Amino acid sequence: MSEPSASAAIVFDHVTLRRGAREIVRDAHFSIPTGSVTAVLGPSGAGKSTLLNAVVGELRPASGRIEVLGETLPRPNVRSLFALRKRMGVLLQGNGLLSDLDVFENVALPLRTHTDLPDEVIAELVLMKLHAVGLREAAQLEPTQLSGGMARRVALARAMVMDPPLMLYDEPLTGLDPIACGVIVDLIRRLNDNLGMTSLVITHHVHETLTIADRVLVIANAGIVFDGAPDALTRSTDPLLRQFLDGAPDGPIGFDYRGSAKAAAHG
Ligand SMILES: Nc1ncnc2c1ncn2[C@@H]1O[C@H](COP(=O)(O)OP(=O)(O)OP(=O)(O)O)[C@@H](O)[C@H]1O
Repeated sequence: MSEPSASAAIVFDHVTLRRGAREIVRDAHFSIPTGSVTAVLGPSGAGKSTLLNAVVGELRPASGRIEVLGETLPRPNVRSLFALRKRMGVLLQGNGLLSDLDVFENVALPLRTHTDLPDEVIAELVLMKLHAVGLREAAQLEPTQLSGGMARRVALARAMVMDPPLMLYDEPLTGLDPIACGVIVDLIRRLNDNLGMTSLVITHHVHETLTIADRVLVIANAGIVFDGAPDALTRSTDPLLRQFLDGAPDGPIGFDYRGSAKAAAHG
């Protein structure tokens, strides 16, 4: 396991996350280096979204310490949490585009909400971000005129229009065909590098994401069961990791819902 480092964008220092009485992730201890693309993988229900909830400050750790962009969570008040949240771009599973606004206005929304920038500066920033995702020419289209892959790219442009140092992706490939998946993973990598961001990609699309990730965390059985480079993961002979990578139905990862994640880990 990598030791948490001071130059990291995200630090989990022996963090345990609970949902009610259920322990979802136990004693997670890792850091996400600034500038990296990190994939968070794991079977359904393992706790990937729960981890994301903790990073954005929606879920307090039951124990341990979380640090995001140099700030310790939980923040002392709502104002400082909002200030931190403005420095994170989040791309959620549903694209969340507003159907009564065109592409341009959807991307402009965070700038109009959070800044007093004049219209011409907003236009420049929006068109720059649409250009970055290859959709400058689509600025005047309505969301209903977009393919699934295009809509995802517009949502991506909107998520990063405030130039966040940290981008968080929750299942960015869900519902996309293989070509659109390739476009999105390529964009995640290129935008991360060109705009100097750090990216955390939560996904169950293992093989597509490994091609662009610097490192991988695998969550299963209520813990971080792998933290390392993608090629070390694909070479692993660990039965639990193999079951996950090969999509095998039988093995150390159960698919039954357990009332207590602790029971799942020891059962
Ligand atoms: N708000 C909540 N309240 C109570 N339990 C929850 C809540 N959200 C998630 N859980 C439980 O926490 C566990 C982890 O869920 P989570 O959504 O983090 O998993 P995941 O790895 O993101 O799954 P998937 O890949 O299917 O989205 C699940 O067993 C789920 O039932």
